[in-house]
Amino acid sequence: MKISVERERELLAVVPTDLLINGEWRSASDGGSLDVNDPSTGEVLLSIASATPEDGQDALAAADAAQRGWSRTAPRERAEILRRGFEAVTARAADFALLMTLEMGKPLAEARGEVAYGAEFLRWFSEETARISGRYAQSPDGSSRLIVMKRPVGPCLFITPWNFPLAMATRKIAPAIAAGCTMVLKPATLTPLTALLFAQVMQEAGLPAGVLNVIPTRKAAAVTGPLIKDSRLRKLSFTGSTEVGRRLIADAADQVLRVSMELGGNAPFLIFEDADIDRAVEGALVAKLRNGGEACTAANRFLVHESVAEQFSEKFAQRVGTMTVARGTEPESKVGPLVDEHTRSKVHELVESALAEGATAVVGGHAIDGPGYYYAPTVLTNVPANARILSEEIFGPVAPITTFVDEAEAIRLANATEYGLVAYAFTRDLNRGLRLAEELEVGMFGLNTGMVSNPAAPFGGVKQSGLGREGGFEGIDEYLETRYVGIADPFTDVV
Ligand SMILES: NC(=O)c1ccc[n+]([C@@H]2O[C@H](COP(=O)([O-])OP(=O)(O)OC[C@H]3O[C@@H](n4cnc5c(N)ncnc54)[C@H](O)[C@@H]3O)[C@@H](O)[C@H]2O)c1
Ligand SMILES: O=CCCC(=O)O
Repeated sequence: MKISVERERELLAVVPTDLLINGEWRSASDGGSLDVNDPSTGEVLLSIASATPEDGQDALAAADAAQRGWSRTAPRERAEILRRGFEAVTARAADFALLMTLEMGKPLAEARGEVAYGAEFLRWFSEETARISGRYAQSPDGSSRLIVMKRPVGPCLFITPWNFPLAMATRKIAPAIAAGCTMVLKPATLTPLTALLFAQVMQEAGLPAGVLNVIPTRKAAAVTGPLIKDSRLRKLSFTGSTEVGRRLIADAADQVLRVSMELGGNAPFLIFEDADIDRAVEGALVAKLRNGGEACTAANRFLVHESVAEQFSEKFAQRVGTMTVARGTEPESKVGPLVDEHTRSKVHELVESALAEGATAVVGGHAIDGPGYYYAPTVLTNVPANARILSEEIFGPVAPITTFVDEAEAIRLANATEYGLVAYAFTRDLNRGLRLAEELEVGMFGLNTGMVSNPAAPFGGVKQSGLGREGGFEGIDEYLETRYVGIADPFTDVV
């Protein structure tokens, strides 16, 4: 159904535009503001408060003050808040989806998918809350007893990206709430509206003041830098580019801060000679065009066995060429605009450099004229193995295809990157699939599927794609410290 302009205005009118600090909505201490743009036009959607370093300090002070009381709440109490949060986000799915489409550009159908994905972290971790546990043991020589317990890490700083404005926040906030941690969230400068609406929903779901503080800002480094060096902070969890993550890890070293890093990727998508090519095409469309290619998990390189390369390229390019590019609110939209001009120029620069290196654009290969940051879905064939586009994260709807001759070469090419987030492979040979699962240097592997993201699974990378895992049973451990208590043998006084 087409979304009316009135509906967009009505929604924007109810989105909070202030900072959330210690349970109160307030303007920036210097009255400063941040403009949020519509990527389909480049025009301003809404102006919101832009936090100053002083506001950042207030937010951390609030998180620190709330930490002790929050850590003492019963797990069931935290679980119920998360569960109410899940229900409230689900009930307002249409609002969250439209808001993400407006501020980030993705088609509404995809935005709805993100609402379900993002909300599921709340449900998953509401269920995990009651399962935090430890152990009691007798030491091997019988001279003492050991209690191992899990304690909340303490106040956390979360810095999130623009590409999944809801899910990248809930993937951190839900396990932190479950574990009993308080937090300061700095959402992406380009897409802070979803985070503000989410914070309001969590407040209504009963999250106490100070547990979640939200400080969008134009001055990310100036606001978060001092927090990372502040001894009240106990954990930094960042999702974003490897370049920024690397800098934040260095900053976090000063106080040996616990860090989780969900960084960039350069996912290989392998298609073997025994693959079901039609299924591989379906998987490739998801792996490449989900979120318009603006996903850390996006297939960045298609490595295809030389005997099926032509067949795959033809079928894939035919499908890519039929994708409707339109504003995300249009019912027919399959690919929305890129988030800003900077992102679009970088995508085009990589395409141009591939063409100069000998690649052929079978479809696309150009920006789309007119308002907004649209880029034509593109398939490039004959891409040389050393092309720049195969080594850098594209973050747009562009699929470079290159070939390999055998499994050993496929693995060598797939691993020839400093990234290690995810890889995909299509093959009918289960043993080959298992060999790939063991040999590929990645945190996640999709076998005969173009999608691995799942709140019940541990998401994360190796090499320069990051540290730590989000989601799954593992996700809550990022917010828990292990504490050991040694106790003297309780039988020493027994006669
Ligand atoms: N591995 C994952 O789970 C995952 C998920 C989503 C996105 N990503 C990665 O994120 C990148 C795209 O997102 P992006 O463009 O928002 O990334 P980015 O690194 O530019 O920004 C991420 C966040 O960091 C903030 N930031 C930027 N510079 C900062 C600084 N000096 N100090 C403090 N904060 C700073 C931004 O305002 C934003 O909130 C891609 O590389 C993508 O692969 C990774
Ligand atoms: O952009 C990276 C995150 C994508 C996801 O969680 O599926």
